[in-house]
Amino acid sequence: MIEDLLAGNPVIPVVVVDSAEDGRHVGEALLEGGISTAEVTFRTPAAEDAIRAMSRIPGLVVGAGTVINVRQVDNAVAAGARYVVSPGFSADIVRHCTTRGIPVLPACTDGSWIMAALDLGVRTVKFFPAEVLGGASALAALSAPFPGLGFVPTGGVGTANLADYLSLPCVPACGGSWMVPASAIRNGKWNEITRLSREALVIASSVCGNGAQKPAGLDAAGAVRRQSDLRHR
Ligand SMILES: O=C(O)C(=O)C[C@H](O)[C@H](O)COP(=O)(O)O
Repeated sequence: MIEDLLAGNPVIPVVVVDSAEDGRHVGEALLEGGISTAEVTFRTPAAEDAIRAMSRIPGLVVGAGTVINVRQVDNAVAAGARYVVSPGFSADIVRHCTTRGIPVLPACTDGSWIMAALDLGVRTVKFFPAEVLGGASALAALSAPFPGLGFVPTGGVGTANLADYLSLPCVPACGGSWMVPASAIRNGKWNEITRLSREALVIASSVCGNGAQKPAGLDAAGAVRRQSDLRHR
């Protein structure tokens, strides 16, 4: 279930790569920074190859993002993807994933889409594009009529507003590309991805609203430990 993955991963990096080799470097850099999952988007022709290469990295749980039809679901899973994320709500994709036991995170922007998702048994949705839709205050208002439903804000989330979102009780995790900047990939600055990952986990660990206890003596290493604690909850 997608909820199990999110419980252990308060930040979900959205990865756009042009080659399997770049994907492998990104996956290793994320792991080094304490992040043990990566959502590889179907935005480039390299997506499947990257998923295949990254799925071989021990300890990394690879998902597929920007999945917009059931054919991509099947291709992603065949390549090794363990979960599927969509930028919108497709009943076909949700049914396809549910009947095959594939964790799925569809995106919903308003109450109507949320009600359609609830009808299919969805318990957590992506809130995309979060900042454009009004940010954390908009999400707080939207979530009020849907107690128990989880939201994963994505789109415009970064170090400056991550805590605002994770402070909401309805937010188990946030997604975004800020830990994996295109410039870092282009220039092979893999340690920059590691640094940004650690920074994101420090912020996540400092927020208690997502169910995590604030650890004593917070630092980057503490954040990494905290995430692995969460993973084994
Ligand atoms: O590709 C998808 O499936 C999406 O739904 C969109 C991405 O998750 C966001 O575009 C990431 O947003 P940024 O963190 O602002 O770059």
